[in-house]
Amino acid sequence: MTARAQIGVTGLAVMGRNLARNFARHGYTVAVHNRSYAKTESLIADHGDEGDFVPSETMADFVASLARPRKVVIMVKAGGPTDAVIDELIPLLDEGDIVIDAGNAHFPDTRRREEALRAHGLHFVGTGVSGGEEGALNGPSIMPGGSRESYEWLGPILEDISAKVDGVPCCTYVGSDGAGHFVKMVHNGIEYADMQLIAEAYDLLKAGLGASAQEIGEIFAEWNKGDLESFLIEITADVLQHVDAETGKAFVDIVLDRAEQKGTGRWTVQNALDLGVPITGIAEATFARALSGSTPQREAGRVLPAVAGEWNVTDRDAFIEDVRLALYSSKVVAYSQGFDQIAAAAEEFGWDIDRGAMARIWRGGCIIRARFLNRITEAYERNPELSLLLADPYFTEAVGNGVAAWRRIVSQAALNGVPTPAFSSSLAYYDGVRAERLPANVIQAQRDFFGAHTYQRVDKAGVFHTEWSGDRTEHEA
Ligand SMILES: NC(=O)C1=CN([C@@H]2O[C@H](COP(=O)(O)OP(=O)(O)OC[C@H]3O[C@@H](n4cnc5c(N)ncnc54)[C@H](OP(=O)(O)O)[C@@H]3O)[C@@H](O)[C@H]2O)C=CC1
Ligand SMILES: O=C(CO)[C@H](O)[C@H](O)COP(=O)(O)O
Repeated sequence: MTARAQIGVTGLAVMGRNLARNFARHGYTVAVHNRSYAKTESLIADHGDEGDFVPSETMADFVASLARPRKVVIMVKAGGPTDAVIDELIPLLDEGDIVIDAGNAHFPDTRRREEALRAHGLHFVGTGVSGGEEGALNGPSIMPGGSRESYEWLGPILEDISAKVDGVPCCTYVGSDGAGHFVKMVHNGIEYADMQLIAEAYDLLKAGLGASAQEIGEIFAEWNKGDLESFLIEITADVLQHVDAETGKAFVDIVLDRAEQKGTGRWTVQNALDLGVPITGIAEATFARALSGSTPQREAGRVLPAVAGEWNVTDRDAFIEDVRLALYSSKVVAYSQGFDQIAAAAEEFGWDIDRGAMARIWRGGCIIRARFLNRITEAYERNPELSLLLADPYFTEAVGNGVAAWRRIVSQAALNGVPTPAFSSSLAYYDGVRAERLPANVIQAQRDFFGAHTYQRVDKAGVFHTEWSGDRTEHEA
């Protein structure tokens, strides 16, 4: 076996197969392998003419077909299957070889694997890949972590096959060990928030205007020509206008209202709780999926009284514009919170993550690609240390222009009994973060009362406790 392949892909389901084709179409010689050989055979039978593939039935032959330093992309199910493949690879590799896990791994697993492979003299690159199967084939957004040295070898190839926006690759080095998978996890959390916000906008237009899916699809298609232009708005417009062939009804009207999840949104929220970062939009979006699947509770909840009377919007165009502005503002909050989480994790794990660069590589290829990511990149270019995206002058003005509409929509939704967890929590965050004074003073007083947990004062330095059950004197703790 001649070791001539420049890169290898093991795991040839939808993602791995298309990534391998993408490498081949860019002129790389690609070694391909899958646990069950049938997928390898079908890749070669269907697409072997697209480039130079080197198929192998065994992992040993696959590794032997790769030129040194070997670059092996693992694209299998996250968790145990990824560990199984790594364990099979380790004895076959040599010092300096690079193992790339491009699946949706949980970042603590990536940190653990990176440390273990480093001990064997191997580079381990946990990389986020977004864009689904179409992106994998035609150019995904790629978020590689691991050592900088490995990026010297790998970066040019990954940048080559990534999506390009204005000629700029949607791939850059993110940071050491698990940084790449962390950023992909937050990307998916923002994806959850974005999807929930769009779903709430749909629900509001349906409830407020009695609009059909087709009409709402047309509204979304119109929105996609402005500031809200994004992949998710575009596909939602398409999905809403799709008709079910069997019933002739709008497709969304026959789809069960129970949203599933594979886990990346949940991981994002769990990590935010650990870091103490309020990512309320993402959390509400994740819980909204959970509520949609809470069948016994939803069945029991049907007895709860509904709002009396019909929601009667009088000015259709003004209402649509209000929903658009509320959606835009809520979306900025979701991104602002996601970038806060990235900053907090960078601090916690010692990653040097350039948030502007993350926004730049999300402009194309990925599920959350959107026109306004250009504005986020610019905001972090203006101030790389920006502590609140909402406080960047561009976003302060853009969200400020929509805040009255946002308030109208959230209050009307509440008055008419339409659940808008992501719209409402985003507005509550906006009001919370801009408040001169929050009611946390009352919480601190309560904590000191029942548990002697102490408090600080606004008028002097120090930590204090009041003798609540005694003479109520205060002393420094
Ligand atoms: N689908 C998507 O849109 C996206 C997926 N991802 C991530 O990419 C990765 C691949 O996703 P996808 O292409 O959808 O495929 P799946 O997640 O469905 O995984 C199927 C692949 O995993 C292999 N596999 C499963 N168990 C083992 C094992 N124990 N040992 C070796 N191989 C195993 C299968 O081999 P076999 O054929 O032999 O069963 C097959 O090649 C996942 O981590 C996923 O989370 C990332 C972005 C988008
Ligand atoms: O990573 C992705 C895109 O970026 C996947 O599409 C993701 O798996 C979707 O997540 P979920 O199934 O939880 O909605």
